[in-house]
Amino acid sequence: MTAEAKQAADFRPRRSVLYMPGANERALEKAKGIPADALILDLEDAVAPSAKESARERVCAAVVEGGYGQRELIIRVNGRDTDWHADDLRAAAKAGPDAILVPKVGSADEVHAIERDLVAAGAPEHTKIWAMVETPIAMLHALDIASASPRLAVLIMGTNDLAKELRVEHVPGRAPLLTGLGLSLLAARAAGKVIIDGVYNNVKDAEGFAAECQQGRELGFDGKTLIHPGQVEPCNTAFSPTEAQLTESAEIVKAWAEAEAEGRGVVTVNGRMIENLHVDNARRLLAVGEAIKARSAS
Ligand SMILES: CC(C)(COP(=O)(O)OP(=O)(O)OC[C@H]1O[C@@H](n2cnc3c(N)ncnc32)[C@H](O)[C@@H]1OP(=O)(O)O)[C@@H](O)C(=O)NCCC(=O)NCCSC(=O)C[C@H](O)C(=O)O
Ligand SMILES: [Mg+2]
Repeated sequence: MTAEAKQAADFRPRRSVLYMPGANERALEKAKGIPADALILDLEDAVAPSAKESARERVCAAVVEGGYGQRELIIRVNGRDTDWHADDLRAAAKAGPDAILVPKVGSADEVHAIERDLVAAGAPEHTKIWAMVETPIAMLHALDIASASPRLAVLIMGTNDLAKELRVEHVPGRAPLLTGLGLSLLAARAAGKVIIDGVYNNVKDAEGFAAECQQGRELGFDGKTLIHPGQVEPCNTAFSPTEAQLTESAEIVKAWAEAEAEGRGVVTVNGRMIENLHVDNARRLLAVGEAIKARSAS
């Protein structure tokens, strides 16, 4: 992989990851014009049992046909404990999306089994595994799951299932879910993986949604999963570095280069102490900003 390709892969924007019901042909078409970074074409919760087979065909055909531009395409298959899973996985592997998302992954062994099944189904190498972490056992095995395979690229929080399993309520600030969110984040970062926050169910509550995006960003998530096109733009804004952050990051990198040239290991910018670690973070923010700019220009 060239240095440019590695940089593009490392900083690929995944701010907004929109679920779309796989049975909804109109939504699949509409998504070609929605500015989401990634689209999850869903065969699981958003599809009624009677529509599972037709949704599978429709989603796989949409992936093969393409037309989604830079948007990453992910197929969410039904869980491993369902009768649809094996057929979903085989069909999705053949369609070759950017990733296959598997619900309710609870152990490293499951990741290994998914990987074996993908290889057996002839999935192309570019098709990664994304895992939903949404059960108490997944929270407790999060590091094993995140580090099970280099093919596993992204963890997705399933906060509805997690809330159900924990028997907790959805409340502003998400206090009952913070332990699970934190464990999953720690695991993803320790394993060097991307992690995306769960969905906000009330599509009419813009204020509550904005607050939850801000919380997700502050906690360290790379982006948020979404259920409605109206959530995409505010989410992109929430998970993009601000102009002020980019300006300050550039100042930090410049001040650091000057300090290094003078043999100093510490410097201040806007009154704050800057050390090597702050410079690393400033460089990361600038790279994220560049990747977003490149995405907007394409
Ligand atoms: C939530 C919805 C059911 C709301 O639907 P509706 O009231 O019909 O929305 P609108 O009338 O405002 O829709 C306006 C237009 O936008 C299109 N649309 C709506 N949603 C999507 C979408 N997700 N992707 C693409 N396009 C979408 C409509 O078709 C309208 O188009 P037009 O007719 O041309 O005007 C609905 O938004 C919806 O179904 N959302 C997705 C639900 C879903 O995927 N759920 C499963 C994933 S969430 C999950 O599983 C969580 C996780 O596992 C966990 O445990 O937490
Ligand atoms: Mg779920």
